[in-house]
Amino acid sequence: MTRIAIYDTTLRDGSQGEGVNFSLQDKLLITTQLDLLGVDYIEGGYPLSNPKDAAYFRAVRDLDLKHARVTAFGMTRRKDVAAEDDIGMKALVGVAMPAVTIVGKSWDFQVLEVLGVSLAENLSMITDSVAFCAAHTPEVVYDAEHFFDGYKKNPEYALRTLQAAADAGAAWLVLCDTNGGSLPDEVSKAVADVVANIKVPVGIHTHNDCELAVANTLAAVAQGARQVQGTINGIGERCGNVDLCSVVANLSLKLKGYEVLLPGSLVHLTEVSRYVHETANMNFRPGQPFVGTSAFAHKGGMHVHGIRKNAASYEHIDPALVGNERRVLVSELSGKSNIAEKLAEYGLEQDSALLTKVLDRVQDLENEGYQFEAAEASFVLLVERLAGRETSWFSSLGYHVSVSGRPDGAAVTEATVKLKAGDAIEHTVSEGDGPVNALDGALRKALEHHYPRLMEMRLFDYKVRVINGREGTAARVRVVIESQDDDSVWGTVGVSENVIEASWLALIDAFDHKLTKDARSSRSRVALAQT
Ligand SMILES: CC(=O)SCCNC(=O)CCNC(=O)[C@H](O)C(C)(C)COP(=O)(O)OP(=O)(O)OC[C@H]1O[C@@H](n2cnc3c(N)ncnc32)[C@H](O)[C@@H]1OP(=O)(O)O
Ligand SMILES: CC(=O)C(=O)O
Repeated sequence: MTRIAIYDTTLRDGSQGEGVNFSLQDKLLITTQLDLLGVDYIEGGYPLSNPKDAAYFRAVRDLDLKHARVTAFGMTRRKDVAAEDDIGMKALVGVAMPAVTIVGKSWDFQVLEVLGVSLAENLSMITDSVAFCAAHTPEVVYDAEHFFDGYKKNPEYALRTLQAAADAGAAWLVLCDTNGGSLPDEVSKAVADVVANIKVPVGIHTHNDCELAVANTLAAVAQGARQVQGTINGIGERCGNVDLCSVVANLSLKLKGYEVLLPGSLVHLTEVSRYVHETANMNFRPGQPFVGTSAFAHKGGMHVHGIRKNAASYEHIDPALVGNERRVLVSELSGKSNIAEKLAEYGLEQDSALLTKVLDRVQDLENEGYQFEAAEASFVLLVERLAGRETSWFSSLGYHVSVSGRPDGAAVTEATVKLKAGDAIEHTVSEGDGPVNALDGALRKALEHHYPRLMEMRLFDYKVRVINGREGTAARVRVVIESQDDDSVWGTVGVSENVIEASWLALIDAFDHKLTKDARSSRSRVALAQT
Protein backbone atom coordinates (compact mmCIF):
# COMPACT_ATOMS: atom_id res chain seq x y z
CA MET A 1 0.00 0.00 0.00
CA THR A 2 1.21 3.51 -0.75
CA ARG A 3 0.76 5.92 2.13
CA ILE A 4 -0.63 9.35 1.19
CA ALA A 5 0.00 11.93 3.91
CA ILE A 6 -3.08 14.04 4.60
CA TYR A 7 -2.21 17.66 5.34
CA ASP A 8 -5.10 19.74 6.61
CA THR A 9 -5.06 23.51 6.14
CA THR A 10 -8.62 24.24 7.32
CA LEU A 11 -7.27 26.45 10.10
CA ARG A 12 -4.98 28.48 7.78
CA ASP A 13 -6.09 28.43 4.12
CA GLY A 14 -9.66 27.50 5.16
CA SER A 15 -9.84 30.60 7.33
CA GLN A 16 -9.04 32.68 4.22
CA GLY A 17 -12.54 31.76 2.95
CA GLU A 18 -15.13 34.52 2.93
CA GLY A 19 -17.25 34.46 6.08
CA VAL A 20 -14.94 32.08 7.98
CA ASN A 21 -13.61 33.32 11.31
CA PHE A 22 -12.53 30.71 13.84
CA SER A 23 -12.05 31.70 17.45
CA LEU A 24 -8.99 30.38 19.27
CA GLN A 25 -11.22 27.86 21.02
CA ASP A 26 -12.71 26.74 17.64
CA LYS A 27 -9.21 26.20 16.28
CA LEU A 28 -8.22 24.05 19.22
CA LEU A 29 -11.43 21.98 19.06
CA ILE A 30 -10.99 21.39 15.33
CA THR A 31 -7.35 20.42 15.90
CA THR A 32 -8.49 17.71 18.32
CA GLN A 33 -11.08 16.37 15.86
CA LEU A 34 -8.58 16.28 13.01
CA ASP A 35 -6.10 14.42 15.17
CA LEU A 36 -8.74 11.84 16.13
CA LEU A 37 -9.56 11.42 12.43
CA GLY A 38 -5.92 10.55 11.76
CA VAL A 39 -4.87 13.57 9.73
CA ASP A 40 -1.06 13.57 9.45
CA TYR A 41 -0.39 17.33 9.43
CA ILE A 42 -2.49 20.18 10.78
CA GLU A 43 -1.48 23.61 9.54
CA GLY A 44 -2.52 25.64 12.57
CA GLY A 45 -2.06 29.17 11.27
CA TYR A 46 0.35 31.94 10.46
CA PRO A 47 2.20 32.96 13.64
CA LEU A 48 3.29 36.35 12.27
CA SER A 49 -0.17 37.23 11.01
CA ASN A 50 -2.23 37.97 14.11
CA PRO A 51 -2.32 37.53 17.91
CA LYS A 52 -4.92 34.74 17.68
CA ASP A 53 -2.69 32.54 15.54
CA ALA A 54 0.29 33.29 17.79
CA ALA A 55 -1.82 32.29 20.83
CA TYR A 56 -2.89 29.09 19.02
CA PHE A 57 0.71 27.88 18.83
CA ARG A 58 1.14 28.47 22.57
CA ALA A 59 -2.14 26.73 23.45
CA VAL A 60 -1.82 23.77 21.07
CA ARG A 61 1.09 22.46 23.12
CA ASP A 62 -1.34 21.59 25.90
CA LEU A 63 -3.40 19.32 23.64
CA ASP A 64 -2.54 15.68 23.93
CA LEU A 65 -2.38 15.00 20.19
CA LYS A 66 -1.96 11.34 19.35
CA HIS A 67 -0.95 11.40 15.71
CA ALA A 68 -0.95 14.74 13.90
CA ARG A 69 2.04 17.03 13.51
CA VAL A 70 1.09 20.70 13.83
CA THR A 71 2.80 22.99 11.34
CA ALA A 72 3.27 26.75 11.40
CA PHE A 73 2.89 28.57 8.08
CA GLY A 74 4.74 31.60 6.73
CA MET A 75 6.43 33.06 3.66
CA THR A 76 10.08 33.14 2.64
CA ARG A 77 12.23 35.87 4.16
CA ARG A 78 11.64 39.42 3.01
CA LYS A 79 13.84 40.79 0.26
CA ASP A 80 17.07 42.42 1.48
CA VAL A 81 16.79 40.89 4.99
CA ALA A 82 18.87 37.97 6.27
CA ALA A 83 16.74 34.97 7.29
CA GLU A 84 17.97 35.10 10.89
CA ASP A 85 16.90 38.77 11.12
CA ASP A 86 13.52 38.35 9.42
CA ILE A 87 10.58 38.66 11.83
CA GLY A 88 8.56 36.10 9.85
CA MET A 89 11.32 33.50 10.00
CA LYS A 90 11.85 34.12 13.70
CA ALA A 91 8.13 33.76 14.37
CA LEU A 92 8.02 30.48 12.42
CA VAL A 93 10.81 28.77 14.29
CA GLY A 94 9.92 30.51 17.54
CA VAL A 95 6.67 28.57 17.91
CA ALA A 96 8.76 25.37 18.04
CA MET A 97 6.31 23.11 16.26
CA PRO A 98 7.34 19.73 14.78
CA ALA A 99 7.05 21.20 11.27
CA VAL A 100 7.17 24.52 9.47
CA THR A 101 5.63 25.29 6.08
CA ILE A 102 7.18 28.01 3.95
CA VAL A 103 5.50 29.43 0.86
CA GLY A 104 7.74 30.74 -1.91
CA LYS A 105 7.30 31.99 -5.47
CA SER A 106 7.72 29.68 -8.48
CA TRP A 107 6.34 31.87 -11.26
CA ASP A 108 8.79 34.35 -12.81
CA PHE A 109 5.99 36.86 -13.45
CA GLN A 110 5.08 36.86 -9.72
CA VAL A 111 8.71 37.26 -8.72
CA LEU A 112 9.30 40.24 -10.97
CA GLU A 113 5.89 41.95 -10.75
CA VAL A 114 4.60 41.13 -7.27
CA LEU A 115 7.69 40.61 -5.14
CA GLY A 116 9.67 43.09 -7.19
CA VAL A 117 12.98 41.18 -6.94
CA SER A 118 15.28 39.55 -9.47
CA LEU A 119 14.85 35.87 -10.30
CA ALA A 120 18.20 35.17 -8.63
CA GLU A 121 17.21 37.00 -5.42
CA ASN A 122 14.00 34.91 -5.22
CA LEU A 123 16.11 31.73 -5.41
CA SER A 124 18.28 33.05 -2.56
CA MET A 125 15.17 33.90 -0.52
CA ILE A 126 13.98 30.30 -0.92
CA THR A 127 17.37 28.78 -0.12
CA ASP A 128 18.01 30.98 2.93
CA SER A 129 14.53 30.54 4.35
CA VAL A 130 14.36 26.76 3.97
CA ALA A 131 17.90 26.32 5.29
CA PHE A 132 17.23 28.57 8.30
CA CYS A 133 14.02 26.75 9.22
CA ALA A 134 15.55 23.31 8.58
CA ALA A 135 18.32 24.20 11.04
CA HIS A 136 15.78 24.99 13.78
CA THR A 137 12.79 22.70 13.08
CA PRO A 138 12.56 18.93 12.51
CA GLU A 139 10.65 19.13 9.22
CA VAL A 140 10.23 21.81 6.55
CA VAL A 141 7.38 21.65 4.03
CA TYR A 142 7.97 23.90 1.04
CA ASP A 143 4.77 25.19 -0.65
CA ALA A 144 5.56 26.22 -4.23
CA GLU A 145 3.00 28.96 -4.81
CA HIS A 146 1.60 29.23 -8.39
CA PHE A 147 3.76 26.27 -9.38
CA PHE A 148 1.56 25.11 -12.28
CA ASP A 149 1.20 28.61 -13.77
CA GLY A 150 4.93 29.11 -13.41
CA TYR A 151 5.67 25.72 -14.97
CA LYS A 152 3.50 26.54 -18.00
CA LYS A 153 5.26 29.85 -18.65
CA ASN A 154 8.83 29.10 -17.61
CA PRO A 155 9.31 25.46 -16.62
CA GLU A 156 13.06 25.75 -16.25
CA TYR A 157 12.77 28.53 -13.64
CA ALA A 158 9.86 26.86 -11.82
CA LEU A 159 11.95 23.67 -11.46
CA ARG A 160 14.97 25.68 -10.26
CA THR A 161 12.89 27.12 -7.39
CA LEU A 162 11.99 23.58 -6.31
CA GLN A 163 15.59 22.42 -6.59
CA ALA A 164 16.64 25.37 -4.40
CA ALA A 165 14.18 24.30 -1.69
CA ALA A 166 15.23 20.65 -2.01
CA ASP A 167 18.94 21.46 -1.75
CA ALA A 168 18.31 23.65 1.31
CA GLY A 169 16.68 20.76 3.20
CA ALA A 170 12.95 20.77 2.45
CA ALA A 171 11.33 17.44 3.38
CA TRP A 172 8.40 17.99 1.01
CA LEU A 173 7.89 20.02 -2.17
CA VAL A 174 4.21 20.86 -2.44
CA LEU A 175 3.07 21.98 -5.87
CA CYS A 176 0.31 24.57 -5.55
CA ASP A 177 -2.41 25.43 -8.05
CA THR A 178 -2.83 28.72 -6.23
CA ASN A 179 -5.24 30.36 -8.70
CA GLY A 180 -7.17 27.13 -9.23
CA GLY A 181 -7.04 27.49 -13.00
CA SER A 182 -5.20 24.33 -14.02
CA LEU A 183 -6.63 21.30 -15.80
CA PRO A 184 -5.96 17.67 -14.80
CA ASP A 185 -3.72 16.89 -17.79
CA GLU A 186 -1.59 19.98 -17.07
CA VAL A 187 -1.25 18.90 -13.45
CA SER A 188 -0.35 15.33 -14.48
CA LYS A 189 2.37 16.46 -16.86
CA ALA A 190 3.99 18.87 -14.40
CA VAL A 191 3.88 16.47 -11.44
CA ALA A 192 5.36 13.65 -13.54
CA ASP A 193 8.25 15.93 -14.54
CA VAL A 194 8.96 16.99 -10.94
CA VAL A 195 8.75 13.44 -9.58
CA ALA A 196 11.14 12.22 -12.29
CA ASN A 197 13.70 14.98 -11.75
CA ILE A 198 13.76 16.04 -8.10
CA LYS A 199 14.44 13.53 -5.38
CA VAL A 200 12.29 14.94 -2.60
CA PRO A 201 8.71 13.71 -1.94
CA VAL A 202 6.08 15.77 -3.70
CA GLY A 203 2.74 17.06 -2.43
CA ILE A 204 -0.25 18.69 -4.11
CA HIS A 205 -2.29 21.75 -3.05
CA THR A 206 -5.25 22.67 -5.25
CA HIS A 207 -7.97 25.30 -5.34
CA ASN A 208 -11.44 24.83 -6.78
CA ASP A 209 -11.86 27.81 -9.09
CA CYS A 210 -12.63 25.54 -12.08
CA GLU A 211 -14.41 22.91 -9.92
CA LEU A 212 -11.43 20.66 -10.66
CA ALA A 213 -9.67 20.59 -7.31
CA VAL A 214 -10.47 16.94 -6.58
CA ALA A 215 -9.69 15.83 -10.14
CA ASN A 216 -6.39 17.73 -10.08
CA THR A 217 -5.46 16.23 -6.70
CA LEU A 218 -6.18 12.68 -7.84
CA ALA A 219 -4.26 13.32 -11.08
CA ALA A 220 -1.24 14.44 -9.03
CA VAL A 221 -1.44 11.38 -6.78
CA ALA A 222 -1.58 9.14 -9.85
CA GLN A 223 1.71 10.72 -10.99
CA GLY A 224 3.44 10.19 -7.66
CA ALA A 225 2.38 12.97 -5.27
CA ARG A 226 2.49 11.55 -1.76
CA GLN A 227 1.04 14.39 0.28
CA VAL A 228 -2.37 16.02 -0.24
CA GLN A 229 -3.14 19.43 1.20
CA GLY A 230 -6.75 20.57 1.51
CA THR A 231 -9.48 21.65 3.90
CA ILE A 232 -12.46 19.97 5.49
CA ASN A 233 -15.55 20.80 3.39
CA GLY A 234 -13.37 22.61 0.86
CA ILE A 235 -13.57 25.95 2.65
CA GLY A 236 -10.96 28.47 1.56
CA GLU A 237 -10.21 31.61 -0.38
CA ARG A 238 -12.52 32.41 -3.38
CA CYS A 239 -14.09 29.08 -4.46
CA GLY A 240 -12.21 27.17 -1.79
CA ASN A 241 -9.50 24.55 -1.49
CA VAL A 242 -9.85 20.91 -2.41
CA ASP A 243 -12.34 19.19 -0.10
CA LEU A 244 -10.37 16.65 1.94
CA CYS A 245 -13.60 14.73 2.64
CA SER A 246 -13.89 13.90 -1.08
CA VAL A 247 -10.16 13.29 -1.52
CA VAL A 248 -9.93 10.91 1.43
CA ALA A 249 -13.08 9.01 0.41
CA ASN A 250 -11.92 8.67 -3.20
CA LEU A 251 -8.43 7.54 -2.22
CA SER A 252 -9.80 5.02 0.27
CA LEU A 253 -12.81 3.67 -1.58
CA LYS A 254 -12.34 4.26 -5.30
CA LEU A 255 -8.66 3.85 -5.96
CA LYS A 256 -6.72 0.73 -5.15
CA GLY A 257 -3.46 0.64 -3.26
CA TYR A 258 -3.55 3.87 -1.24
CA GLU A 259 -3.61 4.17 2.52
CA VAL A 260 -4.80 7.35 4.25
CA LEU A 261 -5.64 8.44 7.81
CA LEU A 262 -5.74 5.75 10.50
CA PRO A 263 -7.42 2.35 10.21
CA GLY A 264 -11.15 2.77 10.95
CA SER A 265 -11.09 6.59 10.56
CA LEU A 266 -13.22 6.79 7.45
CA VAL A 267 -16.48 6.19 9.32
CA HIS A 268 -15.91 9.46 11.20
CA LEU A 269 -15.69 11.57 8.03
CA THR A 270 -19.30 12.79 8.03
CA GLU A 271 -19.16 13.63 11.73
CA VAL A 272 -15.97 15.69 11.30
CA SER A 273 -17.36 17.47 8.23
CA ARG A 274 -20.47 18.52 10.16
CA TYR A 275 -18.42 19.47 13.20
CA VAL A 276 -16.35 21.86 11.10
CA HIS A 277 -19.46 23.35 9.46
CA GLU A 278 -21.03 23.91 12.88
CA THR A 279 -17.87 25.34 14.40
CA ALA A 280 -17.31 27.66 11.45
CA ASN A 281 -20.98 28.68 11.80
CA MET A 282 -21.54 27.78 8.15
CA ASN A 283 -24.58 26.13 6.61
CA PHE A 284 -24.16 22.50 5.57
CA ARG A 285 -23.92 21.90 1.83
CA PRO A 286 -26.62 19.23 1.41
CA GLY A 287 -25.23 18.08 -1.93
CA GLN A 288 -21.64 17.79 -0.67
CA PRO A 289 -20.35 14.46 -2.03
CA PHE A 290 -19.96 11.59 0.43
CA VAL A 291 -20.79 13.56 3.60
CA GLY A 292 -23.72 15.87 2.66
CA THR A 293 -27.21 15.21 4.01
CA SER A 294 -28.46 14.70 0.43
CA ALA A 295 -25.50 12.55 -0.68
CA PHE A 296 -27.59 9.41 -0.16
CA ALA A 297 -31.12 10.93 -0.18
CA HIS A 298 -33.52 9.24 -2.60
CA LYS A 299 -36.54 11.11 -3.89
CA GLY A 300 -37.66 9.60 -7.21
CA GLY A 301 -40.10 6.72 -6.80
CA MET A 302 -38.21 4.50 -9.26
CA HIS A 303 -35.00 5.00 -7.32
CA VAL A 304 -36.57 4.09 -4.00
CA HIS A 305 -38.14 1.03 -5.61
CA GLY A 306 -34.64 0.05 -6.75
CA ILE A 307 -32.85 0.60 -3.44
CA ARG A 308 -35.46 -1.41 -1.56
CA LYS A 309 -34.41 -4.36 -3.68
CA ASN A 310 -30.71 -3.65 -3.64
CA ALA A 311 -29.12 -0.44 -2.36
CA ALA A 312 -26.38 -0.67 -5.00
CA SER A 313 -28.97 0.09 -7.67
CA TYR A 314 -28.79 3.84 -6.86
CA GLU A 315 -25.86 4.21 -4.47
CA HIS A 316 -22.20 4.27 -5.53
CA ILE A 317 -21.04 3.22 -2.03
CA ASP A 318 -22.59 2.11 1.22
CA PRO A 319 -23.16 5.45 3.05
CA ALA A 320 -22.11 3.86 6.36
CA LEU A 321 -18.51 3.56 5.06
CA VAL A 322 -18.12 7.33 5.45
CA GLY A 323 -20.44 7.59 8.46
CA ASN A 324 -23.35 8.95 6.43
CA GLU A 325 -26.85 7.52 6.10
CA ARG A 326 -29.45 6.73 3.48
CA ARG A 327 -32.57 8.90 3.48
CA VAL A 328 -35.84 8.44 1.64
CA LEU A 329 -37.78 11.59 0.83
CA VAL A 330 -41.53 11.84 0.36
CA SER A 331 -42.88 14.16 -2.32
CA GLU A 332 -45.09 14.32 -5.41
CA LEU A 333 -42.35 12.34 -7.19
CA SER A 334 -42.82 9.42 -4.81
CA GLY A 335 -44.16 6.03 -5.64
CA LYS A 336 -45.62 3.55 -3.17
CA SER A 337 -42.06 2.40 -2.40
CA ASN A 338 -41.16 5.79 -0.81
CA ILE A 339 -44.26 5.68 1.35
CA ALA A 340 -43.65 2.05 2.37
CA GLU A 341 -40.04 2.84 3.28
CA LYS A 342 -41.07 5.85 5.35
CA LEU A 343 -43.79 3.94 7.20
CA ALA A 344 -41.29 1.20 8.01
CA GLU A 345 -38.85 3.82 9.32
CA TYR A 346 -41.49 5.11 11.75
CA GLY A 347 -42.63 1.62 12.70
CA LEU A 348 -46.07 2.20 11.17
CA GLU A 349 -48.09 -0.66 9.77
CA GLN A 350 -48.46 -0.71 6.02
CA ASP A 351 -51.11 -2.14 3.82
CA SER A 352 -51.53 -1.64 0.14
CA ALA A 353 -54.79 0.38 0.38
CA LEU A 354 -53.20 2.74 2.93
CA LEU A 355 -50.10 3.22 0.75
CA THR A 356 -52.26 4.24 -2.20
CA LYS A 357 -54.36 6.57 -0.04
CA VAL A 358 -51.25 8.24 1.44
CA LEU A 359 -49.59 8.60 -1.96
CA ASP A 360 -52.71 10.19 -3.50
CA ARG A 361 -53.04 12.61 -0.59
CA VAL A 362 -49.35 13.56 -0.68
CA GLN A 363 -49.58 14.28 -4.40
CA ASP A 364 -52.75 16.40 -3.92
CA LEU A 365 -51.23 18.34 -1.05
CA GLU A 366 -47.94 18.95 -2.89
CA ASN A 367 -50.01 20.26 -5.78
CA GLU A 368 -51.55 22.73 -3.32
CA GLY A 369 -48.09 23.87 -2.21
CA TYR A 370 -47.22 21.51 0.63
CA GLN A 371 -43.73 20.03 0.70
CA PHE A 372 -43.01 17.09 2.95
CA GLU A 373 -39.26 16.69 2.37
CA ALA A 374 -38.39 19.01 5.25
CA ALA A 375 -41.59 18.25 7.17
CA GLU A 376 -41.58 14.56 7.95
CA ALA A 377 -43.51 15.08 11.19
CA SER A 378 -46.45 16.50 9.24
CA PHE A 379 -46.20 13.54 6.87
CA VAL A 380 -46.35 11.03 9.73
CA LEU A 381 -49.35 12.82 11.25
CA LEU A 382 -51.03 12.70 7.84
CA VAL A 383 -50.48 8.94 7.71
CA GLU A 384 -51.88 8.51 11.22
CA ARG A 385 -54.94 10.54 10.26
CA LEU A 386 -55.53 8.60 7.03
CA ALA A 387 -55.08 5.31 8.91
CA GLY A 388 -57.67 6.48 11.47
CA ARG A 389 -55.14 6.04 14.30
CA GLU A 390 -54.75 9.67 15.28
CA THR A 391 -54.76 10.40 19.02
CA SER A 392 -56.69 13.55 19.76
CA TRP A 393 -54.41 15.45 22.14
CA PHE A 394 -56.24 18.71 21.60
CA SER A 395 -58.56 20.31 19.08
CA SER A 396 -58.40 23.89 17.98
CA LEU A 397 -61.50 26.02 18.56
CA GLY A 398 -59.93 29.16 17.13
CA TYR A 399 -57.17 31.71 17.50
CA HIS A 400 -56.74 35.44 17.13
CA VAL A 401 -53.60 37.53 16.57
CA SER A 402 -53.36 41.29 16.81
CA VAL A 403 -50.45 43.61 16.19
CA SER A 404 -50.65 47.19 17.47
CA GLY A 405 -48.25 50.10 17.58
CA ARG A 406 -47.22 51.66 20.90
CA PRO A 407 -46.64 55.42 21.21
CA ASP A 408 -42.86 54.79 21.38
CA GLY A 409 -43.03 53.16 17.93
CA ALA A 410 -42.59 49.54 19.12
CA ALA A 411 -45.03 46.90 17.83
CA VAL A 412 -46.92 44.75 20.34
CA THR A 413 -48.14 41.32 19.20
CA GLU A 414 -50.76 39.44 21.14
CA ALA A 415 -52.27 36.02 20.40
CA THR A 416 -55.37 34.40 21.88
CA VAL A 417 -55.93 30.67 21.52
CA LYS A 418 -59.06 28.65 22.28
CA LEU A 419 -58.84 24.85 22.30
CA LYS A 420 -60.20 21.70 23.85
CA ALA A 421 -57.79 19.37 25.69
CA GLY A 422 -59.55 16.32 27.10
CA ASP A 423 -62.78 17.70 28.56
CA ALA A 424 -61.31 21.09 29.38
CA ILE A 425 -61.79 24.22 27.30
CA GLU A 426 -58.70 26.42 27.44
CA HIS A 427 -58.73 30.08 26.48
CA THR A 428 -55.31 31.70 26.83
CA VAL A 429 -53.50 34.82 25.74
CA SER A 430 -49.81 35.62 25.28
CA GLU A 431 -47.68 38.45 24.00
CA GLY A 432 -44.72 37.65 21.78
CA ASP A 433 -41.91 39.07 19.66
CA GLY A 434 -44.06 38.36 16.60
CA PRO A 435 -47.20 36.41 15.65
CA VAL A 436 -45.58 32.94 15.71
CA ASN A 437 -43.89 33.58 19.05
CA ALA A 438 -47.17 34.88 20.52
CA LEU A 439 -49.16 31.87 19.19
CA ASP A 440 -46.49 29.51 20.53
CA GLY A 441 -46.74 31.20 23.94
CA ALA A 442 -50.55 30.98 24.04
CA LEU A 443 -50.49 27.30 22.96
CA ARG A 444 -48.01 26.49 25.73
CA LYS A 445 -50.13 28.26 28.36
CA ALA A 446 -53.12 26.21 27.20
CA LEU A 447 -51.39 22.83 26.97
CA GLU A 448 -48.34 22.58 29.24
CA HIS A 449 -50.30 21.81 32.42
CA HIS A 450 -52.07 18.98 30.55
CA TYR A 451 -48.87 17.71 28.92
CA PRO A 452 -45.78 18.88 30.88
CA ARG A 453 -43.38 17.24 28.38
CA LEU A 454 -44.18 20.08 25.99
CA MET A 455 -41.80 22.17 28.15
CA GLU A 456 -38.91 20.15 26.68
CA MET A 457 -39.70 21.32 23.17
CA ARG A 458 -38.60 24.52 21.46
CA LEU A 459 -38.94 26.00 17.99
CA PHE A 460 -35.61 26.75 16.39
CA ASP A 461 -36.24 27.55 12.76
CA TYR A 462 -39.04 29.15 10.81
CA LYS A 463 -39.06 29.47 7.02
CA VAL A 464 -41.64 31.09 4.77
CA ARG A 465 -41.80 30.64 1.02
CA VAL A 466 -44.24 32.27 -1.41
CA ILE A 467 -45.57 29.53 -3.65
CA ASN A 468 -47.35 31.23 -6.56
CA GLY A 469 -45.61 34.58 -6.59
CA ARG A 470 -47.54 35.98 -9.56
CA GLU A 471 -50.72 36.35 -7.49
CA GLY A 472 -49.09 39.16 -5.45
CA THR A 473 -50.50 39.44 -1.91
CA ALA A 474 -53.09 36.72 -2.63
CA ALA A 475 -50.29 34.20 -3.22
CA ARG A 476 -50.18 31.12 -1.04
CA VAL A 477 -47.34 30.75 1.40
CA ARG A 478 -45.69 27.66 2.78
CA VAL A 479 -44.37 27.80 6.34
CA VAL A 480 -41.94 25.17 7.57
CA ILE A 481 -41.16 25.09 11.28
CA GLU A 482 -38.34 23.06 12.80
CA SER A 483 -38.70 22.04 16.43
CA GLN A 484 -36.38 20.25 18.78
CA ASP A 485 -36.32 18.44 22.11
CA ASP A 486 -33.58 16.47 23.82
CA ASP A 487 -34.01 13.47 21.52
CA SER A 488 -34.82 14.77 18.07
CA VAL A 489 -35.48 17.51 15.57
CA TRP A 490 -38.65 17.54 13.49
CA GLY A 491 -40.16 19.61 10.70
CA THR A 492 -43.80 20.51 10.16
CA VAL A 493 -45.52 22.40 7.35
CA GLY A 494 -48.57 24.59 6.84
CA VAL A 495 -49.89 26.17 3.63
CA SER A 496 -52.41 28.98 3.28
CA GLU A 497 -53.04 32.29 1.58
CA ASN A 498 -52.53 33.80 5.03
CA VAL A 499 -49.06 33.57 6.57
CA ILE A 500 -50.47 33.44 10.12
CA GLU A 501 -52.85 30.61 9.23
CA ALA A 502 -49.97 28.71 7.54
CA SER A 503 -47.83 29.26 10.66
CA TRP A 504 -50.65 28.08 12.92
CA LEU A 505 -51.06 24.85 10.92
CA ALA A 506 -47.33 24.14 11.09
CA LEU A 507 -47.29 25.02 14.80
CA ILE A 508 -50.12 22.73 15.88
CA ASP A 509 -48.53 19.87 13.89
CA ALA A 510 -45.29 20.53 15.80
CA PHE A 511 -47.06 20.23 19.18
CA ASP A 512 -49.07 17.22 17.98
CA HIS A 513 -45.92 15.42 16.80
CA LYS A 514 -44.12 15.96 20.12
CA LEU A 515 -47.02 14.37 22.04
CA THR A 516 -47.50 11.52 19.52
CA LYS A 517 -43.82 10.58 19.31
CA ASP A 518 -43.40 10.61 23.10
CA ALA A 519 -46.48 8.39 23.49
CA ARG A 520 -45.13 6.04 20.79
CA SER A 521 -41.73 5.74 22.47
CA SER A 522 -43.22 5.15 25.93
CA ARG A 523 -45.45 2.41 24.40
CA SER A 524 -42.34 0.76 22.94
CA ARG A 525 -40.54 1.04 26.30
CA VAL A 526 -43.48 -0.71 28.02
CA ALA A 527 -43.56 -3.39 25.30
CA LEU A 528 -39.83 -3.95 25.72
CA ALA A 529 -40.15 -4.23 29.51
CA GLN A 530 -42.86 -6.86 29.08
CA THR A 531 -40.76 -9.09 26.83
C1 LIG B 1 -1.31 31.49 -1.48
C2 LIG B 1 -1.48 31.80 -0.07
O1 LIG B 1 -2.53 31.53 0.47
S1 LIG B 1 -0.21 32.51 0.72
C3 LIG B 1 -0.85 32.99 2.28
C4 LIG B 1 -1.73 34.19 2.17
N1 LIG B 1 -2.25 34.49 3.47
C5 LIG B 1 -2.33 35.70 3.96
O2 LIG B 1 -1.98 36.68 3.33
C6 LIG B 1 -2.91 35.83 5.35
C7 LIG B 1 -1.88 36.30 6.37
N2 LIG B 1 -1.18 37.51 5.94
C8 LIG B 1 -0.90 38.51 6.79
O3 LIG B 1 -1.22 38.49 7.98
C9 LIG B 1 -0.13 39.67 6.23
O4 LIG B 1 -0.34 39.75 4.82
C10 LIG B 1 1.41 39.51 6.52
C11 LIG B 1 1.62 39.62 8.03
C12 LIG B 1 1.93 38.19 6.03
C13 LIG B 1 2.20 40.60 5.83
O5 LIG B 1 1.60 41.83 6.12
P1 LIG B 1 2.26 43.21 5.59
O6 LIG B 1 3.69 43.25 6.04
O7 LIG B 1 1.36 44.30 6.05
O8 LIG B 1 2.32 43.09 4.01
P2 LIG B 1 1.18 42.94 2.90
O9 LIG B 1 0.26 41.82 3.30
O10 LIG B 1 0.52 44.23 2.56
O11 LIG B 1 2.05 42.52 1.63
C14 LIG B 1 2.72 41.31 1.56
C15 LIG B 1 4.23 41.56 1.60
O12 LIG B 1 4.87 40.30 1.57
C16 LIG B 1 5.72 40.19 0.41
N3 LIG B 1 5.65 38.82 -0.02
C17 LIG B 1 4.62 38.18 -0.61
N4 LIG B 1 4.97 36.90 -0.82
C18 LIG B 1 6.22 36.73 -0.33
C19 LIG B 1 7.09 35.64 -0.25
N5 LIG B 1 6.74 34.45 -0.71
N6 LIG B 1 8.29 35.85 0.32
C20 LIG B 1 8.65 37.03 0.81
N7 LIG B 1 7.86 38.10 0.76
C21 LIG B 1 6.66 37.95 0.20
C22 LIG B 1 5.15 41.19 -0.57
O13 LIG B 1 6.06 41.61 -1.51
C23 LIG B 1 4.75 42.31 0.40
O14 LIG B 1 5.88 42.99 0.81
P3 LIG B 1 6.17 44.55 0.39
O15 LIG B 1 5.05 45.32 0.99
O16 LIG B 1 7.50 44.83 1.00
O17 LIG B 1 6.16 44.57 -1.09
C1 LIG C 1 0.23 27.97 -0.32
C2 LIG C 1 -1.13 28.23 -0.77
O1 LIG C 1 -2.03 28.35 0.04
C3 LIG C 1 -1.38 28.34 -2.19
O2 LIG C 1 -0.44 28.49 -2.97
O3 LIG C 1 -2.56 28.31 -2.57
